[in-house]
Amino acid sequence: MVTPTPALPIISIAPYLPATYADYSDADRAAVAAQFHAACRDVGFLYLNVEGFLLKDDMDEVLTLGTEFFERPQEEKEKIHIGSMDGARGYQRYGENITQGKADHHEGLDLYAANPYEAVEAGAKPRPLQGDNQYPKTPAGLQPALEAWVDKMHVLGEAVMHAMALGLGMDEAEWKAFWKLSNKSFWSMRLIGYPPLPPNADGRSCGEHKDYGNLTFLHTDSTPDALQVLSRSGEWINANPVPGCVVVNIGAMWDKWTGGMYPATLHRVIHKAPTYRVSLPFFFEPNFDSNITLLDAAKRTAAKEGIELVPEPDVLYGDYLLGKVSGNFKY
Ligand SMILES: N=C(N)NCCCC[C@H](N)C(=O)O
Ligand SMILES: O=C(O)CCC(=O)C(=O)O
Ligand SMILES: [Fe+2]
Repeated sequence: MVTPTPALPIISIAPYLPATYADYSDADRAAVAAQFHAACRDVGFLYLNVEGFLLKDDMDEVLTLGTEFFERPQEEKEKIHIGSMDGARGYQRYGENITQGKADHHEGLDLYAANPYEAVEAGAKPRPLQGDNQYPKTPAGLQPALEAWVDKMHVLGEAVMHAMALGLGMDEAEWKAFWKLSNKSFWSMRLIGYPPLPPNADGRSCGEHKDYGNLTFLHTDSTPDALQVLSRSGEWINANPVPGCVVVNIGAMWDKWTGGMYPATLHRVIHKAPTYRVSLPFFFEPNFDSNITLLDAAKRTAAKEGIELVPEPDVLYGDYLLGKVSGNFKY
């Protein structure tokens, strides 16, 4: 059974955004931080109200341009195939993304922060996550719209990380130190196109998984009943789009930072309606070389709230990501 209506919290981020920060008091920010703490601890998914920060026209335009890209001839899309770069940056065909060993029913364009290594040697094949992003040439407006989106998502990323840090019980000095782990975010972004699942197929548009980093900001078209999230009581809930909001979910790095107090939530996409669905998840991640270790603030808050933490071994974010990306494609 899938619960038909979203039972997820809606949080307004305006008190933490640079353009509106001064309009709010520290008490307002503490209230928002407390909302994040409850949502991350108890639910794992939330809606972020971004009205006034993201304009409806821009939100619509980036998906319209994305749809136009997916409508281009297959051979044109394949000119920027991931196989002609590092195996991760670029276009992937329908069925090439693998989740839990099974092909997903979607096509996509994957983008990442700049190459974290030395430049690719002339004539050499880029290693995974090395090299450059491959942007479509047509429609011409898509690359600038995606680049503008990435800039906006960085502003949102810092604001939400700040609110979550305070919600976890950090003071401003601790937050400043903590921010250094994500201030050169090895971000990632996917433009995903989902044809309807074949009738009577029990396949997955995107199989169940957890996201890899800090936070995901998901913008989708208005298609309902596609994205599902696993509630703490073990039911799949439809996280349907809410106008003026992006869906936020917690990734594996916050799970590690908090010893499981903010668990990364399982989610999946099952899109059966007879329309072509387009989504744009932006993954706000730590720096490539950040070491992720249990936070003191998590230990303090857990002790105060009587929560038992389950610490995990430290990881370097870049190593963790490479481990995931290397298993993601079959082509
Ligand atoms: N960058 C992120 N988080 N991407 C999530 C992709 C999820 C599907 C992927 N095949 C997997 O198995 O993880
Ligand atoms: O398309 C969606 O709604 C979600 C996609 C997703 O979960 C992902 O790419 O990590
Ligand atoms: Fe995801």
